[in-house]
Formats: sequence, structure tokens, C-alpha cells
Amino acid sequence: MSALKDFKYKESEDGELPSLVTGSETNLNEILSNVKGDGGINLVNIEKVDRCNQQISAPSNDSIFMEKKIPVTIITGYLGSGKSTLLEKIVLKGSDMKIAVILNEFGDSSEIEKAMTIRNQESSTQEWLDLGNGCLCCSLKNVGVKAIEDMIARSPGKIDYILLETSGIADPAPIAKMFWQDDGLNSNVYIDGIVTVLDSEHILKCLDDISPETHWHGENVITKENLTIAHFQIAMADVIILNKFDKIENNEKLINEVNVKIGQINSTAKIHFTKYGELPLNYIIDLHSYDRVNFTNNEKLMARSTLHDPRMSSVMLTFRPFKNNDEFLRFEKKFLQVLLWKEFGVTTDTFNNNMKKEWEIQRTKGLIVINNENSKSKDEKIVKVIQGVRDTYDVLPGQSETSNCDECKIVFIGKYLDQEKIQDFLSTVIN
Ligand SMILES: Nc1nc2c(ncn2[C@@H]2O[C@H](COP(=O)(O)OP(=O)(O)OP(=O)(O)O)[C@@H](O)[C@H]2O)c(=O)[nH]1
Ligand SMILES: [Zn+2]
Repeated sequence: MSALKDFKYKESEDGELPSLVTGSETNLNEILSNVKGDGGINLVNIEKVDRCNQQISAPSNDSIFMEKKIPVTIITGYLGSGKSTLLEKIVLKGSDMKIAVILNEFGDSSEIEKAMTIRNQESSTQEWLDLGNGCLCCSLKNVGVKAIEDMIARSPGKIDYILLETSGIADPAPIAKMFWQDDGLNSNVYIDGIVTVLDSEHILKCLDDISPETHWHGENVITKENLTIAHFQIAMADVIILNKFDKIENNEKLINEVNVKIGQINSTAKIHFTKYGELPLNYIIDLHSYDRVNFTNNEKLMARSTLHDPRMSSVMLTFRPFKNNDEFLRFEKKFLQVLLWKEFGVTTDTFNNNMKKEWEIQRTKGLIVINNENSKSKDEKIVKVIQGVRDTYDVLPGQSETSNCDECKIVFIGKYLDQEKIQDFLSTVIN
């Protein structure tokens, strides 16, 4: 029977106790060098300690961590739609802004190593990054984000924007969520928006053509009801580029059909037709799609009652401002979470049974106006923004692009959404 080891501390055997951390240290190394694992290796990785030391020692006003955050624009779109062509044009055209272009291509060599080619005008560096199974939307959470954060930390002040091309079969939602970190994580990047490039000649076929070998990955994308990854790439877009316009420019009927079909799936994204990715850079940067909301929806499309394609659609609700913050919190709990947290059992059976069983919300954008009950002038209002990607949502202090703040607006984009039923449900929460 082995004797129980006596774990009591004995200075003679266990050495001197390291002094307690007082918080006034100026160099973490002194403390951490005493903290050794078995075999004397450092328990904390050295780069992390160096970065912490820089943070502690740099005077707060110019600490490298105070540096501005770098916006990331995700460029997605189905295979061969023209993403790389768009990015080549941007890099070749050059601009006074320093843009890092990251191509998440599938390496020929092996499925485990992927090239992240970082390019800006002056030079291009090749960063090899192990993305797990080779796709940013499937890789371990944050592997891609961490690599990009490290790249920025290594070249402070050298990058103004990051344009990240996903592979043609990537589901943009998990990628958006990866970059959409709350400030607490002190990330030096943030998501500015999603730009989806479409091949205007083939997009209609692509939306109807359910190819069994379509590469399904990312979150639990349901294949049985023939949705394609192109649907999700369109639904998640803040800007849609209908590229290869040279192929359809003489076909009025097709142009209109493409416009209507895309608008049915996503009625809030701005749509631009392009040839070989020719587009002014400012159409795809500074979108602020995840910290602000501007509804540029095409009213005429929204007014249309019946949708020819019941699968992916947009639902837009407008309603009176909230009387006070409590009423807004009740809306959040009794309406928003019931809609978004279906997977977590928050959705009531009555509501569920009332909708088509595979209904699901992919994207939420909301402009919320609350009467400020604490203010002297009764018409002072508080504006908030709701940004949601599938079940994850955030309520941020907002500013509305439009000046009028006398109504709330919320848009849901997803599968089998029924405008009337959601509207009725809202009226049970806000009457
Ligand atoms: N006719 C025409 N061809 C285009 C246009 N834009 C791109 N192409 C061509 O379409 C093909 C695919 O373009 P890419 O830019 O590689 O497409 P991609 O989206 O990056 O492709 P993946 O990375 O495989 O998803 C290339 O041969 C381009 O030259 C366009 O506007 N019109
Ligand atoms: Zn993937």
C-alpha cells in the first residue's frame, strides 16, 4: 500500500516561496522566472510575457495596445465568382492606404497547411499557417484570428485594412463570428463587413443546383432541404458584387431576375454590378456593418408580399420606440432570444409549431430607439444597434445613419421566415 505523499510545504525541500505579486511590478519576467513547471521549463510563453511587459512599461497614452484596431473585410463568394480578380485589382491599383490581402487558398501540398499570402503595395510576405483541416470557416476557433493578430502585432502601424478572401466554399458565418470578438478580448482586429462576390451569369443556376459534393462544413448547415452555401454567402453579405456583368449586360430579363432573386434572400445589402472586379475601393471598406446599422433596403422589394423562393428571405419589422430600458430588456428576453436561441430550447413550442419546422435565422440587424426616461427633455432618445449572426447577437451603443429616430427597425434574414407570424409574435410583446 503506497504511503500517502506528504504535500506539506517544507522550505528545505521545496525552496523559498516566491514573493506574492503586489501588482506594482514593472517586469513580469522576475515573477514568472520563479514559476517553473517540472523540469524547469517556463509555464508561460515568452512572447506573451514580452507583450505584457510592453503593455505595463509603455506610458498609457502611446501603449502599443492603445493602437487603433484594424478592420477586417471578409471577401466571400462561390467558386470562380471573381474574388481573387477583385483583390488583384485592388492591390495592383494601389492606394495611399496600406492594405493587407490575405488569400485563404487550399494548398496543393497537403490538407493541413494553408498559405496566408499577406500582400500590401510594397512587399508581399508568405505566412504559412496551420488551419487544421484547411478551411478558415472550419478551423479551430480563432486559429485564423490569432495568426492575423500576431501578424499585426509584428508590423504595428504598417496595415490600415485587411481584406480576407475565404475559399469559394466557405460558410462566412463562423468566420464573421470568429472576428466579432467583444472588446474584452483586447483583439487588435474587428470585422468591418462581409462582401460577397457572385458570378452574375451563373448565380441563378448555382442557387438551384444542389450538388451532393457541395462542401458542407462550418456550423450545422442543413443539406436535406436543398439550400446551397451560396444562399448563406448572400444572406450574410453587407455588400454584394454581381461580377462578370459583361456576360449578362445585354440580357435585361436575366439582370432583373438576378436582382429580384438576390433581393429576396438579402434585401439590406448594397448591390454593385462589376466587370473583372472593377470597383472603387471605398465601396467595400469602412462598412461598419457590425457596429452600426444603415438600412439601405430596397423598399420596393420589401413591399413585395409573396416570395417566389420560400427558403431564404428577409423579414423587416418597424415598430414604435421603447418606452424605457425595461421594456427593451423584456423585448430582448421575450422576443429576440426566443427567435435566435431555437437551438438552445428557448423558443416556445407554440411559436415553433406555428412556423415551418426548418425555420432558422442567419443574420439579424436592428436599430433600436428607447425613450430616455432619465432625461429632462422628454423626446431625448437612446439609440442602440443589434447585430446578430445566427444565435450570437450583440447590443451596441448605436448611431443611426438616418437622422429620424422615431421608430425601431429590425431585419431578420434566414430560412422559412414568415413575416406575418413574426409580426404577430412581436405584437404579443410590444403592443
Ligand atoms: N468574363 C469575365 N470573367 C471574369 C470576370 N472576373 C473574373 N473572371 C474570370 O473568372 C475566373 C475566376 O476568377 P477568380 O478571380 O479566380 O475567382 P475566385 O472567386 O477567386 O475563384 P476561387 O478562388 O476558386 O473561388 C478567372 O478566369 C477570371 O479571369 C468578369 O467580370 N468577367
Ligand atoms: Zn470550411
